[in-house]
Amino acid sequence: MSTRPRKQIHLGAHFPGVNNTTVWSDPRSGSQIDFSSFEHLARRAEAAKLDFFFLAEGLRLREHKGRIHDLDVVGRPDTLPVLAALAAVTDRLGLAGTINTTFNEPWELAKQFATLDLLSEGRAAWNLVTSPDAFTGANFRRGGYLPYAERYARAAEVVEVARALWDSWDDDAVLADRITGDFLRPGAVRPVTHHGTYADVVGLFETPRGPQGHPVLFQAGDSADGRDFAAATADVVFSAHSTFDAGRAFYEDVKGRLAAHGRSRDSLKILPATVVVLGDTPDEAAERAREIRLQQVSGPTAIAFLEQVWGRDLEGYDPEGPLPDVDPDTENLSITRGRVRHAKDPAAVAAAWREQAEANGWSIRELVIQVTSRGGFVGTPEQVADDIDRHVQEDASDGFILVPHLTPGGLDDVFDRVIPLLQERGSFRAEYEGTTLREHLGLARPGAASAAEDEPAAELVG
Ligand SMILES: Cc1cc2nc3c(=O)[nH]c(=O)nc-3n(C[C@H](O)[C@H](O)[C@H](O)COP(=O)(O)O)c2cc1C
Repeated sequence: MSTRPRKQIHLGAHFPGVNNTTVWSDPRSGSQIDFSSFEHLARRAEAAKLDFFFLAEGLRLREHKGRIHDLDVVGRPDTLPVLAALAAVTDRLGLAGTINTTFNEPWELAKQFATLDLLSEGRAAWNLVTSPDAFTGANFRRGGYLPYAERYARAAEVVEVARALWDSWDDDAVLADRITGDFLRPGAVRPVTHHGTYADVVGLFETPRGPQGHPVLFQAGDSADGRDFAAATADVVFSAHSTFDAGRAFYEDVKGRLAAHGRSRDSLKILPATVVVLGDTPDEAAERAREIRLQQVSGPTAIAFLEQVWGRDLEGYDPEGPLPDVDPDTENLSITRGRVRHAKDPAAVAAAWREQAEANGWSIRELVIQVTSRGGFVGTPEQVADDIDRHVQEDASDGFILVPHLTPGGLDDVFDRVIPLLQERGSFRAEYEGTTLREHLGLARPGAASAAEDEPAAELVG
């Protein structure tokens, strides 16, 4: 038996996204735009003592066969104003926003996140994503200007500059001394000079250091480069590996990369996305999970999904019938744009799926339901609490980002029925102990770069 103390679970509440996990057609589903929806989820998450609220980002509307893909929810407001507004209606909940490092300038990002950290009194987090594709890039003035291989090189430099800017103000820079007339402590705000590959920044930063020093940095991206970037840079990894075995493998892999960067295993938290479906009995939960999957994968959604892999118009096929007998058009990779889900070898994927569907007697829709299922926790509240706790205690994760299928009340039953059980067993806080997100997550606060007296500029050449 291990004598290790019980690990504390960390939980985030993901606002429903613009993909088919979110069931907008359900009569209980509300607006994805109204502030009241964001407020509902944030207030409920805070009442349940969750670590943070989480917003994903998409930079261009998805298109399928040249049209807006509106089988899913379409359109969402900008991340940072939403989080700033939530700062005013919550007190302790962390506020995590996904903002890509490809299409923004480090100066703007550093200023925006420092501001969110100040407004929220230390609750800001930045989920760093890299979106280098030309389709997304076409929305921006410079178009698709970043080769895929450079996405993390740019991300690393953006973070390096942002950190230098945050550290260019000492924590106690503001004196506001009415007697001497000094507003700033001399030398407490230093110029930053950075001449790099992706950023060229020379100047004095105008935003004081936030209560956390640096906002908490999340990373989402699964490649080896992405994992190395996380190990070098991030405080939290948002992963897609929520099943027990995949979770453990990912956990070991990423935590194993930390030592090379001189970091301890505790300094990086791994939080996979997951869904929870509850029932009073295991059978009832399984039945509800099945109903939700059927809502998420309608007939037209199943056909559209297949079209992404086949690269062909499959509209004439019956979603309740067998898989297409035509082979994928391997040349046509742009039938769907703005999604990250393209099969690497469509012919091989199609062959494997046909084989699976035939062996199990699956229709197109059933096949899509099966291949897009990512597990999650389905059961009674007691079973789900047990399972979540087991994943964390046995190092398949440090917690989860809970993804609801309904806007905005999709996590209400988890807050009401599962969180109290986790609290009873001592695995999840019953009250917030700290005030900042770093404190909730058990992360150290970065100290400011020391103000060397006759060294006025923090010089960085990346
Ligand atoms: C769990 C997860 C969530 C992600 N969320 C977003 C997102 O909200 N917005 C976005 O633009 N990219 C998102 N990404 C994409 C990544 O930032 C990245 O661009 C992509 O995974 C390619 O990088 P990789 O090759 O390292 O995986 C997400 C990736 C993962 C694994």
